[in-house]
Amino acid sequence: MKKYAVIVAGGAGTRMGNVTPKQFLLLKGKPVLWYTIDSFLRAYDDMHIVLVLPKDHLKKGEKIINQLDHANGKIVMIEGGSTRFHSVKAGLQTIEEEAVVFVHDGVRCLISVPLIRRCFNQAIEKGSAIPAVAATDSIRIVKDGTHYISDRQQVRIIQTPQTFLSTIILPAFEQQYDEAFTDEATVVEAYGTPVHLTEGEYDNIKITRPIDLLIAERIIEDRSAF
Ligand SMILES: Nc1ccn([C@@H]2O[C@H](COP(=O)(O)OP(=O)(O)OP(=O)(O)O)[C@@H](O)[C@H]2O)c(=O)n1
Ligand SMILES: C[C@](O)(CO)[C@H](O)COP(=O)(O)O
Repeated sequence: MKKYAVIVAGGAGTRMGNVTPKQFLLLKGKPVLWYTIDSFLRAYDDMHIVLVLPKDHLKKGEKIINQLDHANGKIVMIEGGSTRFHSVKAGLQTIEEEAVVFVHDGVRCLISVPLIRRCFNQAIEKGSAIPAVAATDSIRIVKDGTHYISDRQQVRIIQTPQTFLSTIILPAFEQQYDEAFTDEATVVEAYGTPVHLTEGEYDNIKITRPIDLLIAERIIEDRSAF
């Protein structure tokens, strides 16, 4: 089965508070996005990558691709949209053949090869794979001016790569945008197709705030010590 990874890196990184969008910040001398793309290239030799970037940063993307020594001809770059949904949609519109499609946040740069392969295998078997981990904190719902405890055993934290057969995800993204679409699972479910969770990884963090860069740097150091 063909394999496409739509890596969305079209955001501005407002919560990071840096002029340069977080996907281009350096971790141990390499851009965040370099690590993300490298993992997908290492997962499968026949991986095609659609890299979605902010309009004003296509040059930076090109530079990163040139830093990857096994990227030859496997990556196309396109411009993102005004929301994550629109960036994903732009990426999906480049896919014209049946495939397994991974949609991954460019800023989840600690994604592991085993997780990518687990998502692929489950998508082949069940049609989708949405990585998720159990909550490790107590959870409270804040609503209508009050708050109440929720059973954390019933809570899962959702990650990417959210992985689907193209026949499932492509038609779902033809829907009208809704603010409730925070990820691909919500889009596919709204289209009427149930999605299947798979075990995620606690290391697979999304770089969102400055503290996440420190954590990621430490994990990369630990990994390279082995
Ligand atoms: N219009 C957008 C918005 C987000 N993303 C991407 O979606 C991923 C997850 O989004 P998030 O962490 O929210 O990134 P930003 O939107 O850049 O961050 P912020 O919300 O803090 O501005 C990131 O890789 C981001 O680049 C995108 O491709 N296009
Ligand atoms: C897709 C996602 O990473 C799953 O946890 C998340 O929903 C992205 O949220 P953001 O607000 O765009 O960072």
